[in-house]
Formats: sequence, C-alpha cells, structure tokens
Amino acid sequence: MTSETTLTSAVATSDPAANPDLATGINLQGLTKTFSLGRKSVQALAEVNLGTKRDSFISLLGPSGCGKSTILRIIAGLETPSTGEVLVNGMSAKEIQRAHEIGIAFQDSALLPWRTIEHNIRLPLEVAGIKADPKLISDLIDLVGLSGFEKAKPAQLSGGMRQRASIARCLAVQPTLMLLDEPFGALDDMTRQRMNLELQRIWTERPATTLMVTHGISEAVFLSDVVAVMSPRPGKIDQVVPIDLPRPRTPDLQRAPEFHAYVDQLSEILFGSHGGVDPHGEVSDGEVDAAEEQSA
Ligand SMILES: Nc1ncnc2c1ncn2[C@@H]1O[C@H](COP(=O)(O)OP(=O)(O)OP(=O)(O)O)[C@@H](O)[C@H]1O
Repeated sequence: MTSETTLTSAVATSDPAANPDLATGINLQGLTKTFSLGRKSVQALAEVNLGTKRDSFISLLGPSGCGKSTILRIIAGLETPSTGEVLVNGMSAKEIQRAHEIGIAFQDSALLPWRTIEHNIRLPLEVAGIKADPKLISDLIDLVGLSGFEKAKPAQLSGGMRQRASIARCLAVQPTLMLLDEPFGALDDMTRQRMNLELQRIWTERPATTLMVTHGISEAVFLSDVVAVMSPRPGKIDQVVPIDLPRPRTPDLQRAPEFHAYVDQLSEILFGSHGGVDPHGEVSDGEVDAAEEQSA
C-alpha cells in the first residue's frame, strides 16, 4: 500500500513538517504513545504525523485498538504523548485548554442526570468560570433543535436528543477545536443519519478545527474534508484521503456513484480488495490487530 504524503486538494498532509501551510489546524509531529499496564507495556501509537488546515473536518478511521481515541485524547490534553509534538490552531494542548476553546463529545452523551438540559449545556462555562449568556444558551438549544426541552432532564429525552444536547454542550465554549469520539456510535441507523445532517449544518454555521473518531466509513465520507486511515496497533497514519464532494452534502449524495467510490476506496485501504465491511459501512471489530503486547 502506498502512503500518500501531500493531498492534491490541499486540506491535510501526513508530513506536516514539510507542509506547515497544511498544518494550521491540527499539527501532530512524531507522536508516539506507550501505556504501562502493570509489568507490561502497550505501544498504542508508533509514530503519528498529521496536519490539517484550520477549520477543516478530519475523520480518523482504523481497526479497533489502533489508537484513534488515544490521538484524540492527546490532542485534548487528557493524555500526554510519550514523544512528539501537538499543536492545534497554532497553540499547544495546554494553551488551548487554558483558553477554554475545546469542545468534546463522546459516544456516551455523559449528561449529568440531575441537571436539566439547559443546565447541562451551561456546565462547561461554569467549569471555566465564564458567565453564561442566556441568549447564547438559548441559541445553542435552538441550533440543535431542542427548543421546548430546556427544563427536561436527560432521562426524559431520546438517545438522539441526548446526543444533540451533548453537541450543544460541546459548543457552549464556542470552541475553535471540536473533538468528537464516535459521537453517534450508540444510535440507530436512522437517527445517526439525521444526526450527521445536523452535525454538518452546525459545523457549517460554526466552523471549528474538527477531528472525529468513527467506525463508520459512510459517516466519515459524508462529514469530512479529509479522512485519515490508520494502520493496526501500534497505530500510524496509513493514508490521508481528501473527500472532494460539494457542500452542503445532502442525503441524496449518499446514493451517488462518487460517494460510493470514496466508500470503496476507504474500504480497500482498510481491508484490501476482499472487503470486510458490513452493509452499513462499519469497520468491524473482527479486524482487530493481533499484535502482542510487549513485555516491559
Ligand atoms: N489508559 C490506558 N492504559 C493502557 N492501555 C491503554 C489505555 N488507553 C488505551 N490503551 C490501549 O491503547 C491501544 C489503543 O487504544 P484506543 O482506545 O486509542 O484505540 P481505538 O482505535 O480508539 O479503539 P476502538 O476503535 O476500539 O475504540 C489499545 O490497545 C488500548 O488497550
């Protein structure tokens, strides 16, 4: 498999050192991560080099355990890399954290059950010690289509509505960096498709440098400017594939041949010509790398 270095449509690069103009958003250089597990160690990331342009949307695809979430957590400042450097929008992870410019959403909406939707969405501002502007909060509730549910508790909402609340919470700090870890992974197909449309709309209205971890190949093609495919653990960027499809992307686009061509191309990179994708374009867990943990 050949490794593409610089993209034709110039949105991202797997050699940010040589292409700094393609690394004004996410800029990862020489990133490695080894976890200690008792007397053993697990090398999660081999050497990750990746750059994206500011305000672009990149998805990370790869077999289970290849280190996608580890990259996201390092960018968020929740893990420290063993070696390497991370810059986002020209700032270190610490600086961007201090500036309260990161919005994160996970698969589990992680809303506080005793707080109303409105109060959950305000939470990051409270944590940051920023006074919540009531108009900002009501605009966000509107943006994610939850008007009328301000006073509801999370248990009174559907799974899709809870994820929408979690996206609104992620936007409360008006982030310049959005990190999404399988945000719709727990939702049924129909809801997930609707959420993808909404996420695209929200991201278009409020652009931010965005990285999404997903197992959904179609979802990655639908939402992204570029998709980075990782190799099995210890993970590194195998290929970066620019998604040159017009925006706004509509549900019809998912039936278009050019859309399917991207899905096929990414499946081929992930699994080779014999496929291995389920009918929904999910990367299957059966493809988990068999690499053994190394003894420390
Ligand atoms: N805190 C930790 N301590 C020890 N090992 C860890 C830790 N976090 C992750 N790992 C290991 O690092 C590797 C990469 O994990 P990571 O969660 O980043 O993979 P992933 O690609 O996001 O997986 P999935 O697609 O299954 O969610 C795995 O082998 C995992 O067991």
